[in-house]
Amino acid sequence: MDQRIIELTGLTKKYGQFTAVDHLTLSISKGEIFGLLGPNGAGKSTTILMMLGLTEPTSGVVKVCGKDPVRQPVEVKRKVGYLPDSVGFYDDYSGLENLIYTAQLNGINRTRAADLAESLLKRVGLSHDAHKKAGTYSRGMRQRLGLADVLIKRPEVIILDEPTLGIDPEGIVELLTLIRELSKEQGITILLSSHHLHQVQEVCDRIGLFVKGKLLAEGNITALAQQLFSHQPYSIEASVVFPDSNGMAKQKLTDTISRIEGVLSVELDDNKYRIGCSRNVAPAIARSITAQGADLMHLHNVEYGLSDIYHHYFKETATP
Ligand SMILES: Nc1ncnc2c1ncn2[C@@H]1O[C@H](COP(=O)(O)OP(=O)(O)OP(=O)(O)O)[C@@H](O)[C@H]1O
Repeated sequence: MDQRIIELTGLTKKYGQFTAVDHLTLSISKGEIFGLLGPNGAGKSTTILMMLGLTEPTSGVVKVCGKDPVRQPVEVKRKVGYLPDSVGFYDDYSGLENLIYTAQLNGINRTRAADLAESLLKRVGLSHDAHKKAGTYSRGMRQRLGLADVLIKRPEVIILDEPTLGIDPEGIVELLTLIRELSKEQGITILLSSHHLHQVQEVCDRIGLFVKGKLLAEGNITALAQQLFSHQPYSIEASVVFPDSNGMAKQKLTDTISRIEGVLSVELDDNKYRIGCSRNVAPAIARSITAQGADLMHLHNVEYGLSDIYHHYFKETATP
């Protein structure tokens, strides 16, 4: 049965006149890995702070594991593990000692804490570094220790805010794989906030695209693309070669294609036209190209996908 673990209804946060999160309604099911995706300043961290009970919503309702983080902050903290972009540890303590300390804070006795800490260090691939001081750990190692630190209290939900920030590409793949395995093995619900579209796509079951405080669309990448580009459901790509290549001819063809009924947008990248349309106008596009004396090398309908979402919403703010 679908068990909703996180439920946000009309959630809004205002800072003075500025609305950081605007009527966000979203539910996440048990065991799901949900990616909260959005460019800088979209309101992702503010949403997380409200889920953790660290800032109060201006209006709307947050429920995490059936609890209200504002009224029942202790209950929520018990069930939710939070991994920020940079985790604080006691740098003079070893990785193992840090974990034992956290376990004891969560009411676990020393012997059990040591056993648990050792098995978690093994799980996150830090067994060999267990006795090294946390202060000597690399960023990737600190994030893995952070994950073990979160897991030691056996959370039902883990919230990760930009967990891969500053980690090298290999470390990112390792960390994301680990997160996915943990979720699937233990049925933990994961909310991962990021502005790295490609990383989120790799690990998440479902994604919500958040821009300027609003949830624009949700679903997997295909569903997301369909929702975001529903106003221009057809995308046609045409590779064109001009016999006497000059900028004027390219611009003239762009203008001609733009005037075709049903064409909503035309983008030119080198010799490739990307044309957004309300219906399939491929024959008319082909005629325009040849009528202008250009060679049509290739013409096909393309499905909207990751690169379109990336191009429209993330180009200026994210690194793929
Ligand atoms: N305490 C605050 N006072 C005023 N404005 C704030 C405060 N906290 C956040 N904001 C504003 O709210 C908006 C959303 O910020 P938030 O940190 O939630 O975005 P984000 O999606 O997490 O961005 P990033 O990816 O850069 O971390 C931003 O415009 C930010 O400047």
